[in-house]
Amino acid sequence: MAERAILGFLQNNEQIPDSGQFSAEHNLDHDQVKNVIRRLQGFRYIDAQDITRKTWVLTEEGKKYAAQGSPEVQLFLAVPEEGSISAVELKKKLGDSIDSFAWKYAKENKWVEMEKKQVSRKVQHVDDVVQALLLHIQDGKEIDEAGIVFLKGRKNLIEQMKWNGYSSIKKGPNYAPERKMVSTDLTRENLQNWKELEFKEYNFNAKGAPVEAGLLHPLLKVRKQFKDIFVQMGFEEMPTNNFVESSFWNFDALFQPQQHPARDSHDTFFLKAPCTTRTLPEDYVERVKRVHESGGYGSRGYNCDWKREEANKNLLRTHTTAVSSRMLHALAQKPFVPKKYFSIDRVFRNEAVDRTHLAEFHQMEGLICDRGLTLGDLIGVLKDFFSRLGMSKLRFKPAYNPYTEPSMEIFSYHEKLDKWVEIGNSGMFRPEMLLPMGLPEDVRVIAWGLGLERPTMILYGIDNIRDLFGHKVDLGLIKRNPICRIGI
Ligand SMILES: N[C@@H](Cc1ccccc1)C(=O)O
Repeated sequence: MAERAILGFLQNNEQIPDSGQFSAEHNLDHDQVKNVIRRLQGFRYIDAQDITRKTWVLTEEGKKYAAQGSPEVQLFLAVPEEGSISAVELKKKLGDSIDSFAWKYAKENKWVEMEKKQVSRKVQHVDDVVQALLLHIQDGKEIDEAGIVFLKGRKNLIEQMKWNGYSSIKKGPNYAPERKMVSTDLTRENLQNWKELEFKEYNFNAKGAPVEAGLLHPLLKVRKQFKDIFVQMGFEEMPTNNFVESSFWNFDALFQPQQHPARDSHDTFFLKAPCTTRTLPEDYVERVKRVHESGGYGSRGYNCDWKREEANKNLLRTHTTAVSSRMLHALAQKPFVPKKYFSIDRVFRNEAVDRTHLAEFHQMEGLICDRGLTLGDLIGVLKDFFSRLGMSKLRFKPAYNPYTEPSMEIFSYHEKLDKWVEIGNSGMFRPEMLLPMGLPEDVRVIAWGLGLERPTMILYGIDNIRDLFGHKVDLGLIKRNPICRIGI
């Protein structure tokens, strides 16, 4: 309706000087008129100037008087044309809606007088100037300065407001008395009738609709990066899909004594159901039992009882080295071929959760088995692996693992933090682990395990592990985080 009014008006008139005035004169809502002007301007049907100015509007009280008349006039009308009315009666008649100013103004204007508490008229006709001025303002019409001063002199009837609208609204280059509907889509029908239709022009500045797509979690992104490096270096991925493992493969096969503190429920999550494993390779179990109890293969063993029940207990794997022990055992069942294996997957530890520890995290595991490998090979492979990640300063510190000898902790120099940080653990698997499996005596296995979260946090400046992993991760992080936007 507003659109037709504006375009129609401009057909016969040079311009619309003011959108507010136009709205009032045509009984249109000014906000709606403004929207239409904005739209028509977009289509270049019209040109218009934005304007802001201060304007007077009615307060709640002002609106009341505009509707009912000023209080002094209401008072005047309540007094009979002839005779008089008692002040008490008059008050009753007017009720609470009229304040004490009504009497003051009616008396000042010499409209009424009071004698012996009886009120009578002094004139027979009065004009309600206040109401007339208020109605003018309500209709959006201009009133002169004197009128404003007069109303402002009265209590709280009008207030100033910022007003915005349009001025000098004129025909634009695309003006037509009626807006043609333009086609916006290249549908089959539109293309068939393209000659009759007018198409909306392309807006090359418009933003495209955001594309909603699946995004990788930062950890998965970094996992992919590590995976690629392993693959480039000729490693094969080990199958890591079972989180539940038996103590046998997680500990015993790795020559980890049954009394080792890591096998306590304070450190490891044991399963309630099923609480024990169903099958183990019996002949191998026998050899593992023997190496623990009395040694062999040049070892003295631990010289204490080895219990099958302890080995049968199911747990959530505490390291991916459990996967390596299964893989190496499987490898030993066939004629030996050298292998390079890796895995990146979840492990679980019964840890107190804090800013840098979670009860579950990811480990990257790598191993190479071949004849003639030395500690020098291990150091060389690790240097190669980390330099591909841009971490070329490495240091190794002697360490202890039940399943490796020698063992080394790996430290990397962190440029931003300006200090050496521990990033992993490594070593050469012990003969007590490899020989019971059936691997040839001259085969050596070099291996290492690294956390995935620690380097991810260091690389991307995340200081709370719970922001990276677990139920508190904000999905927004996945959408916004730059690690997630680099292509994969
Ligand atoms: N399993 C060790 C890492 C490791 C793997 C292989 C050899 C030596 C160490 C850990 O969890 O920290």
